[in-house]
Amino acid sequence: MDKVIEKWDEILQIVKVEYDVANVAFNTWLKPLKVYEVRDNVVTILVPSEQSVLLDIVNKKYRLPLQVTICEVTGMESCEIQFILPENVPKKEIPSYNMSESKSLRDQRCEEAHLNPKYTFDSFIVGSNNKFAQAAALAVAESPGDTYNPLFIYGGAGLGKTHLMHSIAHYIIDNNENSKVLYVTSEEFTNELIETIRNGNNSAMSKFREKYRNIDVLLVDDIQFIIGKESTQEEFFHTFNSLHSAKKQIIISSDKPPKDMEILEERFRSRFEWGLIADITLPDYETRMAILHKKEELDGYNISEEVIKYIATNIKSNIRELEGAFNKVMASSKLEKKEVTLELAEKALKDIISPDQQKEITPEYIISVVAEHYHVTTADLCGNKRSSKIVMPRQIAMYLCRDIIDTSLKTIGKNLGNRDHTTVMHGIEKIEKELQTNDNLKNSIDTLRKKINPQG
Ligand SMILES: Nc1ncnc2c1ncn2[C@@H]1O[C@H](COP(=O)(O)OP(=O)(O)OP(=O)(O)O)[C@@H](O)[C@H]1O
Repeated sequence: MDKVIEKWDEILQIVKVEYDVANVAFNTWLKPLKVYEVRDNVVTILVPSEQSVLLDIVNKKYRLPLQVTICEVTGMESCEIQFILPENVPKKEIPSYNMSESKSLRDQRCEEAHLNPKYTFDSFIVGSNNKFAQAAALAVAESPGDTYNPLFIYGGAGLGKTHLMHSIAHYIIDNNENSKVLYVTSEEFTNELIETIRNGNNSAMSKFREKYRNIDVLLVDDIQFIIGKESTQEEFFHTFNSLHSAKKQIIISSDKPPKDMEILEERFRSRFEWGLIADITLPDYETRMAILHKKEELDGYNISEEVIKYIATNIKSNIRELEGAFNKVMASSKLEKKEVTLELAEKALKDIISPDQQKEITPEYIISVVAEHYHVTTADLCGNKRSSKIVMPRQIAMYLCRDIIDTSLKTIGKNLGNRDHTTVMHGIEKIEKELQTNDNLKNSIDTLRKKINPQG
């Protein structure tokens, strides 16, 4: 029976070939699976994830292929497959290879570098809109600090700059065992600096400098948000110089090219232009289709081409919105317990796909921007969780709905999971009070305002 364990890699490879599993799907679903035990003819397979939904997907898509292949390869007459999650296995019993892989040194480095595991070159669809940026990114990833320094990636909101930056960082971590990689948004850089300055002692400042100047690859996202922030600009300038002269790689993203960043000081403009500048523009129809197909594959869905085409035809300006529309259709199908049809998609997207495509700032939109900014879901903001990770963004969403579009307390409450208007009032007052003394919060709200209304 140990044959299953012994031949596990071969079994997976056969499933990949026989059932035509694409590389990313293989890497995502099959490769992480481990045989936990084989008893009689029951093969128990560990799905190393905290999400039971992943187990469901693997179960749905790969149970049969695995069953057939296991029998073929091992000569077992029949076998049953049982999938389990690590949480259902006593800790010490988890096979050691799984322990080390699920929290390997690599994962730890990715976590320390603040990377989203989903944003890799593998999951990045290349189209005419980002072909150059992707090639530039890969070139930098292959020889960091060498030729193109800094790499400056620019483009409109939600077009894949962050995804591409994380892909570079992942690649470097995978291929350079010892290099120290750090991704920050310019907002995080600013907040950390504010915190350091508030601590007011030299050792905190030296620590900050040491942290940013002793790394091999620094990625700073949304650099436009430091413009006009004097001390942040100054500090970033010295960080930049120090890294650049030590031939350390710098990667920067922005919504515009340096030449169009109006109040950018000349010393920055010229430095940003030292290396390579690459833009990402709007995706064409084929690229939008490919992105939706990839998402369908990664999320383990199988929906009709008609629906995919409908979404790709109607959402043109932003990939984040494209993905959002896809998620909305899937959520609505689950909620209504109905199959995904064109009719269902049209109904689910009627507020997003407006005839004139005019983007209106709505409470719903503000809530979604705040959720994304704080890496939580809109369901979290609308739900009942009371952890500070959720409560603060929820109150910020309340505050911004009131402040930017003057939404009534009642409507804000309704949009945030039917909360009472007094709860909303309390939330808004809390933020207003906090803003009087908390510079970090001020900076974050300032960034959010610009994200919600770039023209404002
Ligand atoms: N070429 C692509 N292939 C696959 N997914 C993509 C691609 N481009 C963007 N995405 C997805 O679209 C979403 C938005 O992308 P991302 O956050 O990288 O945009 P951005 O340009 O950094 O936006 P912002 O300027 O608002 O920060 C992400 O979920 C990302 O994975």
